[in-house]
Amino acid sequence: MSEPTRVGRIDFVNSDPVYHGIETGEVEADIRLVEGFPAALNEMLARGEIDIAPVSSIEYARRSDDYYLLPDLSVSSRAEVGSVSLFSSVPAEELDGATVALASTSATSVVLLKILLDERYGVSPEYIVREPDAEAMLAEADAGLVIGDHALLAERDDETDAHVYDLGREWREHTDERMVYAVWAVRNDVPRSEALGVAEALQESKRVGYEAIDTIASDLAERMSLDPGYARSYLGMLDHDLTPSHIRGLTKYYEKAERIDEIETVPEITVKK
Ligand SMILES: C=C(O[C@@H]1C=C(C(=O)O)C=C[C@H]1O)C(=O)O
Repeated sequence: MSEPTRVGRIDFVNSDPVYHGIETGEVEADIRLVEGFPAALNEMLARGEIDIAPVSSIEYARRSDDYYLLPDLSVSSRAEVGSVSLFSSVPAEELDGATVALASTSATSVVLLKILLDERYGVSPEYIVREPDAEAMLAEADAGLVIGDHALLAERDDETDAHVYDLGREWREHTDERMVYAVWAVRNDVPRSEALGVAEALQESKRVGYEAIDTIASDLAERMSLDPGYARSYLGMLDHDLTPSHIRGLTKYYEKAERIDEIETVPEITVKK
């Protein structure tokens, strides 16, 4: 018998809808889920420790010769995202020469922030990388970027008068496009039929997840002590598709990332069905 495919699972609630059917057992798949924060999954896929993973979309641009993408899967937002947040003790316009802490868990949002601070706010701070703890970041730096559950919890607990910037909303206002934070990548050496079997299971799992979205929201509200209405609206800000409009937003992001030298070239986006 062959070994189950090793599939990454972002350890944030932003991915609950995609894995719901698999995790409840409603969808069967010959896979082993490996959980991690995005930056860790990026590394694990590159090192061959897992076969398929939701990687930071910037990571795909950096390794597009070695990877291809699974269809109809992403972590994206149309505008406001709720969980990619810059907490800043001063307005963003005043961050020139200031110190900005970047969460070690992130890759896409780090580059997104650099693009926005450069193009939208015209500032160039010093960047440092830190554990994803907004309070500790603000104690050491002028601003801090956190993502995922750490951002949701930081907003829930925030009692400071920090300026909070939602980077999904900032991106929408800046470009009029969606933001694609993560895509499901496969290493080229993984057999195509195996990857497509996993893609089908994930898509079915996502379909089941969206049918159960109210249940997922109430579980989330309970687990993270969030207001139930907010938990539901948070899940509604996210989407997990990869349509031509997502590809257009992603391409715009890559063009801007290339302009600030975060990637060498804008990659061809290869989705295999
Ligand atoms: C929407 C989010 O997008 C995330 C941000 C990522 C990044 O910055 O590299 C990667 C995957 C996503 O989990 C979030 O963190 O909530």
